[in-house]
Amino acid sequence: MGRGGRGGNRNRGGHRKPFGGGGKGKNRNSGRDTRTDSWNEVPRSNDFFEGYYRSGGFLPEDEFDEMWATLAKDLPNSFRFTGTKSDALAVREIFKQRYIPKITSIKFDGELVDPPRAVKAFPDELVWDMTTHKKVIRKHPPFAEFQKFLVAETTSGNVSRQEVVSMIPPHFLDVRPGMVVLDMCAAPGSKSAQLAEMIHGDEEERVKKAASGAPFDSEGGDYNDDGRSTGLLIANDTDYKRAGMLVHQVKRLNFPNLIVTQHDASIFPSIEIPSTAEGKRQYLKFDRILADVPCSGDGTARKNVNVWQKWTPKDGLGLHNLQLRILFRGLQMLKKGGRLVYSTCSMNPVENEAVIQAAIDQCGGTSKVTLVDCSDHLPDLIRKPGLTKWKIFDISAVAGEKKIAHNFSTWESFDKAKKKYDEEEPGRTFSSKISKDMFPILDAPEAVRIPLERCMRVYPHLQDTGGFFIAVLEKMDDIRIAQLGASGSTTATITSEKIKSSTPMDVDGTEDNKMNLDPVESARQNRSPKRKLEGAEEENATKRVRVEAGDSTNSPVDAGSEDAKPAVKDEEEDSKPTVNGTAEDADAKPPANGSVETVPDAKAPNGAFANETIKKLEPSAQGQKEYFEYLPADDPTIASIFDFFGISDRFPRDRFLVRNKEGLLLNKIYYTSELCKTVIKMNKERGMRFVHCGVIMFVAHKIREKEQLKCNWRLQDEGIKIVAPWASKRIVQCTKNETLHTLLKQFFPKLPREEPHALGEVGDQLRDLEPGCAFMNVNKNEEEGFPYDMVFPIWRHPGSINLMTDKDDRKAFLLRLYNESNPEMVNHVADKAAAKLKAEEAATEQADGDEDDENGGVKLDGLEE
Ligand SMILES: C[S@@+](CC[C@H](N)C(=O)[O-])C[C@H]1O[C@@H](n2cnc3c(N)ncnc32)[C@H](O)[C@@H]1O
Repeated sequence: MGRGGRGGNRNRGGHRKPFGGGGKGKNRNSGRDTRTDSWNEVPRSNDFFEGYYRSGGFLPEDEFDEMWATLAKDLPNSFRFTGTKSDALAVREIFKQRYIPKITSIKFDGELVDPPRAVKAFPDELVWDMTTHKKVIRKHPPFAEFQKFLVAETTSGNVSRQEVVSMIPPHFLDVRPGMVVLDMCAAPGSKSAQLAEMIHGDEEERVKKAASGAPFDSEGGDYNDDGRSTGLLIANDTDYKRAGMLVHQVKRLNFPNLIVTQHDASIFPSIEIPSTAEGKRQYLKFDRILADVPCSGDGTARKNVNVWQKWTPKDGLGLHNLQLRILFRGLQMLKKGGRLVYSTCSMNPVENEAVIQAAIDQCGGTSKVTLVDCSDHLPDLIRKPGLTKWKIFDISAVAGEKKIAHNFSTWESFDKAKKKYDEEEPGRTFSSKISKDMFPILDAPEAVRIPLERCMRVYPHLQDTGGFFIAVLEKMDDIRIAQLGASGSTTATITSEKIKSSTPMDVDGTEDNKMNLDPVESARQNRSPKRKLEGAEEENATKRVRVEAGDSTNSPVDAGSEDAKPAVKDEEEDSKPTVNGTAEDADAKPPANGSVETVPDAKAPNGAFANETIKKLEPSAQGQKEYFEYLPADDPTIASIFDFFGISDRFPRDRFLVRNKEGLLLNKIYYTSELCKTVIKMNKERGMRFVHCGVIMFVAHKIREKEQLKCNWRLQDEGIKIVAPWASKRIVQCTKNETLHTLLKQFFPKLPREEPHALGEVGDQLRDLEPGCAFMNVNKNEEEGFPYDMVFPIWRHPGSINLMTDKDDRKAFLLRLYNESNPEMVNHVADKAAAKLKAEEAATEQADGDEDDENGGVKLDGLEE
């Protein structure tokens, strides 16, 4: 159970302020809280928004005041140290030792600012927040160094600037290395990054052990693939543009066990995997699923001005059905015994407890799907239990007249009230989205009661965060889910009775009972009547998405006249308003300050589609097709690269792919895990939209002396860590702090064969090496200022050497390891080196005749990629 009741006075700001105020909070400790007037011009008040939450029985009244006051304040800044454990801990230490003391002494407006604080709810001090406003950090000169550090580490992927509450759901998924995980609604990808880290686990350590031949307990971890993670993360988002953001975010992780797809999660296609020994087709089931669904986002009011301006109950009501269908699909694809976390950044029960209740109920109750009691997990996270009772809020309207807010406790009270209004005031419109399954089941016998109190509600005042909802579900048994209402959510009231009477559909992913979106495959399968039925269901589901999404973003609600007062009615069984008086007009009282909320014509709630977006999802507008062509295991180029670097035969040769239609070895070679390969190969022609997979491992080196090279493929920063433990040739050690410093600051420093050089031990080792790429290892050595193991690709040219590390990463290293005061100088040095090389290349091309490559020109390695 949650930690209800303990959150009373946890708000560090602890500040109550009238609505519409500026949101500047009281100082945390005695420091200066610089949360500023970022969007003070927008009043942080909305009568309907407040009216619903105040009257909905969410919190005791005085605690509600505290919660609401916190919601009107700016959100603290927060960030997370990411990546492998050793990198993340090392960067965290640098932050603690170098930047915290400096920040603690900074004054703003004559007062010391609040120091950053490790957020207690999360382990290992990897999550931090600070009340100093982003703008102040960006613009106030004393913060300049810290700002540089944050930017550099964010760019290089060691820091994720993520809201604290958004970090919670992955922690409840209990992901372990080797697991197969789906993130159904993943963009922009901050939670996918967390999940990917969890699937990696301590992979670096495992691989080192496996590669070195050191003994290890294969029972104690993911050792089936020589220590490499055998797990898989599929990160999905339906929106093409947002899927692009997702790719950008996860690319930095260099995670070969990750696939990004672009599908509507509510009809996510079944993924084919190799058939059973008996020849029966099989479909992938997931150990863990995250359904961080599109929601109204009213828990984000501290950072999202739209919430105050545009909140309407229509958002939550319009999204409930899509959320439910996404959750259903997730439960279908979950393994028996698997875990699914459902989350939203909304506080509205219609998007939260109501969805969970409906899903469990319609799956056949708690013997099929159960809510996990997580009270022992993340004990420092202050939370409240899920609601077991709630009201459905709606605003009815008559064109040109005042709007009325209604609270309905039961479906019957809604039904009755609506009929009454239909008779007495036929022009008054209610939301067409309200359905029976949105209401709490109030009278269930204890044996079959769904323990909704096990859901978790994180309110803003509990630990100075945004609002969030999390539910952890476990699949106890295979489930049968009936077809959802076929005509869209208007009639999609799904009851247990309906389920029982409808045709059961076993969706266990076996050959006879799967969902399949591949048009070719479907056509083949639709020859059998049963498959036809399922195919039709898929089609309907797709249509429904379009209809509903369009509806939900274009709620035709009349705003009423500006000076009319809103009324709130609590519509009980007998339709008598009990809270706000008896006569609608005369007695109903406004929830708060009495102004009228103007409901916009069209808006897209947080993460939900707008009509425009739907259009973008039509196949013709998907953008260009991405290609993933695996190379044969005996590819001669791969063989020559392996030979050049002495890569062990234990490193798989059949997991390399190229990204062009013809499968040609042009420019880049990507590496993926075995399971990614299986999934991509078996499903890319089945209509699945794969948008990203693979880590760049080798890149063709465009360089003049190509002819003299044994191997013109170079190692790449992205993939070097994966292959390094398996290499035995062309390895140099950098052991001196100053040598690394020089190599990071300079591009192409001279390394003549005979004359003296200034490149220390690395120059000595590389001097006699034939041209081409090499590994440069830097082992952890605190005394030398190397806080963790590093490995860089380095190129031996005939007369110089060069780290094959791009400008941004060099800057990040210079700041991180050397506290370089002006890492930007790298840009200047890089530009100069680029210009020089370009001039040399141009001269050579003129002499040799123009040489073209597939990039349409010569690339300046190490500078551009
Ligand atoms: C709350 S956001 C997800 C945030 C994300 N989990 C993260 O942590 O970065 C919801 C996402 O759902 C996506 N979405 C909306 N409808 C969807 C659908 N039917 N299927 C899959 N994704 C959907 C939106 O594009 C949006 O990116």
